[in-house]
Amino acid sequence: MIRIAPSILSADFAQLGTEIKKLEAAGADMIHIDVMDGHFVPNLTFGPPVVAALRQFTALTFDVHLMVNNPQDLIAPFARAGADLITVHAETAPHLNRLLQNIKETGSKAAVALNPATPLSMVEEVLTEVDMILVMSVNPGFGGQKFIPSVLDKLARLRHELDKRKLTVDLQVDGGINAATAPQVIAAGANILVAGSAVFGAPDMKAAIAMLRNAE
Ligand SMILES: O=C(CO)[C@H](O)[C@H](O)COP(=O)(O)O
Repeated sequence: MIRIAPSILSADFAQLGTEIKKLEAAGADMIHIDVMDGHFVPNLTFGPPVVAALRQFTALTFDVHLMVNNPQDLIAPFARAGADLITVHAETAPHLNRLLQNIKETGSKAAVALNPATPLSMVEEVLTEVDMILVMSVNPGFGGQKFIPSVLDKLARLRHELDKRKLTVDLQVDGGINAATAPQVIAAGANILVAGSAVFGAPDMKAAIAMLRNAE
């Protein structure tokens, strides 16, 4: 079952509540919220007060992707703001087990993200601790970038490993997902597709979400 997580990075920031309502009506399965700190990535986006303000607009899962240095400082504030799933980057977390435990203690689901050049070995030892792995298919920081094809092999290797170990872990992919790349990432084993431009840039958001979901 493929799930679509539109990224509000591509939404109209002056109308975020309305944009989330539109995503819900268009059939989004979850709302992907890209948190950037201007350090781990060269951009700034949303803090916990924004997420708390948006919580009233939908009951859909808030999938909060922390592209920040020092994620440990932001886990509790984002959980209190209404995050249902919190993703931290392996590149930012020398004590990954502790961080995942901290996330779970808040009641949120816990996930780890890998930049395109980061090897799978960075998460090998925590596969039993996570609800989801996010494989980035662009270098994080901006929407509208070109998909990096080498990520397909990485997705396939990770899906193989999860299946071999009989682990029920979602495999999310983020960056450059569109009509051309969605069938490829699904074939490689991804089951949650994050999409910004392909959803918000489409003339019909509902059709775009359905197209991505059925892109096999
Ligand atoms: O994490 C992100 C950028 O850091 C975005 O979620 C991602 O790039 C989605 O945008 P698009 O679908 O336009 O590539």
